[in-house]
Amino acid sequence: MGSVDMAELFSRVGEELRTQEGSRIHRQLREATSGSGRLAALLQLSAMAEATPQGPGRLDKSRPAATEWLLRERDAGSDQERLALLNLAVQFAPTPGSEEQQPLELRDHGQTLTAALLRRQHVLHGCGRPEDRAANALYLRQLRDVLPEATSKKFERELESVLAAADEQPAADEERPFKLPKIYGGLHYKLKRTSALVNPAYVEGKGRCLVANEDIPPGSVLITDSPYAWALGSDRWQTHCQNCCRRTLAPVPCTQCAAVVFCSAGCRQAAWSRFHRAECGILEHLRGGGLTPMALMVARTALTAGMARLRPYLARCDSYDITDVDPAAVYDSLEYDAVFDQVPNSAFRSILDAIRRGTLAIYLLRCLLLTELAAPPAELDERQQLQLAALLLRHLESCACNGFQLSELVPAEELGRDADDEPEAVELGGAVSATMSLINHSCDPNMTRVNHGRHLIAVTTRTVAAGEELQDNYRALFHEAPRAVRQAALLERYHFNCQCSACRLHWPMYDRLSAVAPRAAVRDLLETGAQSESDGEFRSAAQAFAAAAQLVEADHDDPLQPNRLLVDCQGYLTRCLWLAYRL
Ligand SMILES: C[S@@+](CC[C@H](N)C(=O)[O-])C[C@H]1O[C@@H](n2cnc3c(N)ncnc32)[C@H](O)[C@@H]1O
Repeated sequence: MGSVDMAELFSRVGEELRTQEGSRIHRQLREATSGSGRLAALLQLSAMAEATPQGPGRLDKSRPAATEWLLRERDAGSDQERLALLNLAVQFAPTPGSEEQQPLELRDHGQTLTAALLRRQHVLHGCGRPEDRAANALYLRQLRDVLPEATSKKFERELESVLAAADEQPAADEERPFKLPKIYGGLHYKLKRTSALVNPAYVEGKGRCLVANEDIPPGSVLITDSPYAWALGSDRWQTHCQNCCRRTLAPVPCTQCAAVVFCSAGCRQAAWSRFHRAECGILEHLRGGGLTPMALMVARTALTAGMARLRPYLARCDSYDITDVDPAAVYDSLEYDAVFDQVPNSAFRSILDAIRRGTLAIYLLRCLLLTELAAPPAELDERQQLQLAALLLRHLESCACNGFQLSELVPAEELGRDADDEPEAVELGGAVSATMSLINHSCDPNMTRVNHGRHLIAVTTRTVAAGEELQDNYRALFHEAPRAVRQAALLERYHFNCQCSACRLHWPMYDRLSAVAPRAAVRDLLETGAQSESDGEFRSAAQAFAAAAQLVEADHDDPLQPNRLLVDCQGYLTRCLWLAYRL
């Protein structure tokens, strides 16, 4: 239900640039040295008139639509499908505050939202899902009073245990807290949610980074960051909370639009005041036409900041002047300055990149002008609108080389595979998390990154020596892909030539690494780790694998030449950390 088909629009822009009149604009575009210059060139194209939101910006709730989903549930082939359809019924059912008014207070048997919610509890109960968590929903207590009179006895009995469980639970009208792991080495005094054992630094050719100020053992949690903005892929909007990004078994819909759900009234309120109030009326424009979660993330960055915060940055929209780190500055991912300072690599981008992101920035600007962002008294003149578009362009660029993927582990059987197979990390969306973005890449990383809901956790996977840079992996591990493939991917996506040890010294891939026999103590630790992992004790497993990695490192003659055993230990540790912190 896209209002603008972006793929179509890009090809129209391309066609126009190839015409005689377009070639003048093309030259201006090539010669422009700033984002706003490129946007000014693009705005001369007549195709740019199409980069304008069309049609309704909000997906409206309606009783007939909700009833339709409810009826379709009867023919569903599996519980999974059933729950998805019921989620849609809940989402589309009018809720208090919307035009059709107060459905939970309507006590008639045909009441759609009530029916959908009750049916949902019933299905959850029937398929043995953790319905106590589902029961922990704000509306369940209210449902007790509005049980349809004609509910069957059997259904009522089944519901009894669910309702009893609800009585045991605190009401989920507050945000479910995140159980984030403890940061190793105490908290940094100026890097928020980061360990005191790392400091920001600047390295010529790589930019800013984080450096250890003492030896840090494997398995140490160094950052538990909160993102500034985040977005789910639209295929998750029925199943995951827009605020905490966790799967919700008991969706609490937005009271205004039929597009999104939350897992509690608390999450709904938090998202409403942070970004959803402003975006609710334009979400269909942002979802439409193949816009990625990245575009939504950029829109949410601007909406979260608000015009008062953005205004001083309008004049700086084209400049990136970071050449060092300020030792006195406080660095907080929840502050807009940190997001603004993320490296956009604008100078290294191709003309095609400029056209695509520029067109998108113009479209996003026009969507945002329909929101409270630019409503009086924040009105913007033409020059300021161009600057705001350039700011959005900068964020579209910086998101592409700083944004993080959010994912969740999905049991193999839910993916239609054998129940004994390993769970798989499935992409949910993305997050803008500026402290985490200070970490550079290496094809031989010394840490891994895990998301817990929308939060991002950095944990070491081998010893990070004092003075050593903390290094993540942007999905190019030296033992998994040849150097040329890794370098090409990093250059294309993140605009740098990787200079890590594995690249400089042409380290071989896994099969050609030396295979050293583990000594008895390492063997014991690997066995203990494997046993804990199969018992589901992922944190204990991670501890054992971290200790094994440390012993292997201690046995190692040359720390710059990892062997297969060290690679294996890091691999096991990474997997267990994923399992331990994602749950
Ligand atoms: C997530 S940011 C890392 C922080 C960044 N250095 C800064 O100053 O904000 C990613 C960008 O850092 C730079 N970078 C990261 N790893 C690098 C490496 N191994 N070699 C050179 N540049 C690197 C590239 O510009 C890349 O697009």
